[in-house]
Amino acid sequence: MAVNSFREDEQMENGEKKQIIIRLFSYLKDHKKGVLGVLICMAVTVAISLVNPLIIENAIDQHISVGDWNGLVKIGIFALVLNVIYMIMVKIRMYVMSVISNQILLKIRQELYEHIQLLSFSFFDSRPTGKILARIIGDVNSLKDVLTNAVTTLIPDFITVLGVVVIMLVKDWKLAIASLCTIPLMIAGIFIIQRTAHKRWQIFRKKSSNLNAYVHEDIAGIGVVQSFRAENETREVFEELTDEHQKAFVAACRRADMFGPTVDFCWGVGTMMLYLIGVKFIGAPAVSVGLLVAFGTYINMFWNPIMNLSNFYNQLVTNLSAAERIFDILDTKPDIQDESDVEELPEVEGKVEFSHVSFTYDKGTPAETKVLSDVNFTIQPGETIALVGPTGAGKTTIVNLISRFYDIEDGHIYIDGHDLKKVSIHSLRRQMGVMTQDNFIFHGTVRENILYGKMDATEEEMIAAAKAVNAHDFIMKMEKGYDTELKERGAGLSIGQRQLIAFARTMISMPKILILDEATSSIDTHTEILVQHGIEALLAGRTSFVIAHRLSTIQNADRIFVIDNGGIVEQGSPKELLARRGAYYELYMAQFADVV
Ligand SMILES: Nc1ncnc2c1ncn2[C@@H]1O[C@H](COP(=O)(O)OP(=O)(O)OP(=O)(O)O)[C@@H](O)[C@H]1O
Repeated sequence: MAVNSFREDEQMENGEKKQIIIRLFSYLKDHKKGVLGVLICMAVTVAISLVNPLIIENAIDQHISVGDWNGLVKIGIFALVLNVIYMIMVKIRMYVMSVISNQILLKIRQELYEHIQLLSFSFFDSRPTGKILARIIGDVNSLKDVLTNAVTTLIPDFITVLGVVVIMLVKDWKLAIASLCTIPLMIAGIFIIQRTAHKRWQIFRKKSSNLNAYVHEDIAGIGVVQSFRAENETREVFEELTDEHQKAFVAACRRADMFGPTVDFCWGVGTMMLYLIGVKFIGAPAVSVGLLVAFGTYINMFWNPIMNLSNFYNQLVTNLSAAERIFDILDTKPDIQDESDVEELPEVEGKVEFSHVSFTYDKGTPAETKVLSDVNFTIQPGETIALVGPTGAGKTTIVNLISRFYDIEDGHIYIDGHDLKKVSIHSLRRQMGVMTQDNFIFHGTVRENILYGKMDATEEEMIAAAKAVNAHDFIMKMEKGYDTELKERGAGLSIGQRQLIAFARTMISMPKILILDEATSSIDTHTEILVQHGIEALLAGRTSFVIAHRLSTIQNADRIFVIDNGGIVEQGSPKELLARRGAYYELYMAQFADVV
């Protein structure tokens, strides 16, 4: 059962903000040259923008006030050239930075994707697919502007602010202090706002994730929704979730929107103070018109980057929770991992042994409620074992443990005498063929779907595998044979056809141990016979575990294990068990009655 349903907000460790920021920006390290190029462009643009007010001051005080029109033209041309350079530099900077930030997003997304591929079943058990998608797509995307602005805003604007302060202090320290007296007020305001804004953005991201998970689940199960005419109910849930999502957004924005007015207020008061002190208290001739105009420009040049910095900070706070969620997945260790001293499992014969195996999905469950409790059995190479038993008895669990999709709590599982935990997961799963009821078909051609079982197989091997499981004939009847495009999840194919393609995929991988979770779905008699023959071909010569729902498969098994109450309650050949008239006999009779 999913621990995090679409109704539950994801639980996460609250990471240290500073650490997350450092980790996020450390991705820029791989792009040192590009970042340096951007910084050089920025340095030129900052320098030009710092010089501009001085040019204006010079034009007013040295040329316009004395009627020196030639000088004014010269200084005008100089200003024009400088500002054309400024525009070119801005364009280059924007281009390089967007390339860098896109490459970083690509890297983060790849890291995330590759890491998720390694995570254990338990990770996926506890998260709806939609929530995982939200992190790979939405959360990663939202980091783009943060990364871009970190370089184009943070450093240059910081330098601009410092430059402006120094120039102002050098030119007239009294006017400088008057203009900048509201800085402490602004710092205090922003500090208070960001604390609550971050929390609210975290909530917003969780609500987004819930909505994503629900829409994903709803679309995946649209067939069920429509056949049960549950559209109204699903719409209600959707509306409820969008409402929560929207409220969380508004709450976060309401707080985040206070950044701008706080800076605006401080900016306005600072400007007022400049003119009050400059005109009323100091006045001419100590303060010339040019100086006052230059200070007016500098004050804008100070508060503009401060506004940018506060917007950046706001953006950082907004998106920090996205980075947190990405790193949360990257830091999740797979439950099932190779120990440091594992060996490669050699080519196996197929002997499988369970020795005092106990297992539960929720660790620490008392012995009497464990899914499997002290299970023991030995299977010889080539044997076919049918697992039967009531629903929820633990049949799938047993086969999942053989593939080491989960780790057992007590006991040992051996394959050809090798303890499962002492061999590499890759070398184990390479020799196993697992066919679930799902028979997952990927979007792609029939060929690609079959070759998924062995990427380097030849055309002959592929056709031989398809023929062996009776899939070849129906594939050849398809429009483009093996090159026919299949839709996602095999939409457009019958259940039996999907099974046959999945059989061919497993057949081509030539597993030594085969696990077949047989589908219960009914298929037409002709396909049923094809599928049955396909199964027989698959089972021949391999150790096989069949979670059997078809009586015919059970009859061909070497042994049947009846699973119930956390263990094997009965085992033997089909004939022996029928003769014993125990648990299997009862199941058999119940199924037989169903079939008849
Ligand atoms: N991923 C999981 N997380 C938690 N509990 C689980 C999980 N998978 C199965 N269980 C529980 O473990 C028990 C055994 O489940 P299992 O799927 O092995 O039964 P089964 O015999 O294969 O049933 P069926 O015939 O219905 O497929 C059930 O009680 C089930 O609820």
